[in-house]
Amino acid sequence: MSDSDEEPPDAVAIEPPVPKNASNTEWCAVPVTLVSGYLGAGKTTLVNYVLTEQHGRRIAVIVNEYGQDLGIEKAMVQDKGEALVEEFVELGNGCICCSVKHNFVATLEQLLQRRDKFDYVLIETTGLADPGPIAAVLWTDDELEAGVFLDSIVTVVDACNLKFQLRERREDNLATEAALQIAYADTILLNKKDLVSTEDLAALRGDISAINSSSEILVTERSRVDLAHILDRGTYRLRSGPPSAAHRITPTAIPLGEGALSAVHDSGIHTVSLLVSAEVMLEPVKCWLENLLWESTEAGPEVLRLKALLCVAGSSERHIVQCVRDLYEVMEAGAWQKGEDRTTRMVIIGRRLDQASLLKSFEAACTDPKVTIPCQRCE
Ligand SMILES: Nc1nc2c(ncn2[C@@H]2O[C@H](COP(=O)(O)OP(=O)(O)OP(=O)(O)O)[C@@H](O)[C@H]2O)c(=O)[nH]1
Repeated sequence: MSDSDEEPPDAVAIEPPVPKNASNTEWCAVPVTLVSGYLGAGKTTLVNYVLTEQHGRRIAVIVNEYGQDLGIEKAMVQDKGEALVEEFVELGNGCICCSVKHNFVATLEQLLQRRDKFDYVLIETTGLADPGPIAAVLWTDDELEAGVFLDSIVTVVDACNLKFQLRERREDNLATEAALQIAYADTILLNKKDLVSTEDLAALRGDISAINSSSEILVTERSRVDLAHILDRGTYRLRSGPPSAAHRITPTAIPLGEGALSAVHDSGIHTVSLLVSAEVMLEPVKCWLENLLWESTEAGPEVLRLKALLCVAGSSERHIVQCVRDLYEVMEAGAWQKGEDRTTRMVIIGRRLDQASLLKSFEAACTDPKVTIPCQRCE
């Protein structure tokens, strides 16, 4: 449960979707909740939570993979409960905001062909996506309009890192993605409350309200929230046009230039992918990670976000690695299936990342039992 002290705005009841006609071939438009939020804030955690809760909805999820299509995002979304996840469709061509017209629309249309399998859609954008253009497409695409409608935009915010993310100013003086994501939100989950003090939470509420004073702010841990705040809000059924960030960002909070709503990313942030076919050893992986995350220099790589699916030597379990800045965790994620591709896959998002040297050091450290890696934890 969240510990919001604010009254939620009135939710608009939407009838559960039913076929329009007796032959079950035409369907009512399906609601879409856009899940936005900066790198590592807790978006996938929220999606997984929704999938495992009882809400009577059959949910389809669209996730957006970073960089090349490695299947990591897909592996992170787990349907453990009663809720059905009929399809995962990944957009293989970078962020949604950069490929809105083609991949995003095609993906939704493809999903709508299996309309009988689901009655709600969650779209999880990447941590660097500006949700504005995606929301606009849900309005303006004639073909899509009949099949889906935007229900609301939920932005997950990392209480531990928000201050830092908002402080980052773009060289071109536009609002940062973190600010835009807050600006567009109807509902904001101020997540990871376990990592900050009550005083910090209060200050963060102030920072968020300075950007978007009209959103509902819910303080959460592991993105756990009463789903009445997330599903079937009907927010945009009450509005006459697409959402706009501009009216929500107060002029003094974040400087906005002419192109504030265009999909341009923070300069210097980029993504590298590492693929390793040999099995890896878990302890050396942890040491390699700790060196990368904790021993960084100003000239060296700076990791904002790292995710990996590991094939660990001697284990039948898939292992997932999650890092947000200097925090990381490694989790078992179910047994490998027969015939499943066991390539170890890693995606790193950050600055000054050199793919070739990262791959070389990872392979040397984590796949060769003869190599010993000096790290503080092992010494
Ligand atoms: N301590 C703590 N960790 C959390 C909380 N919520 C999520 N996490 C962890 O934060 C990490 C990132 O969570 P994700 O849900 O993958 O974040 P995301 O926004 O989907 O990340 P990207 O897709 O990279 O943008 C994972 O290791 C989560 O287990 C929380 O409330 N408290």
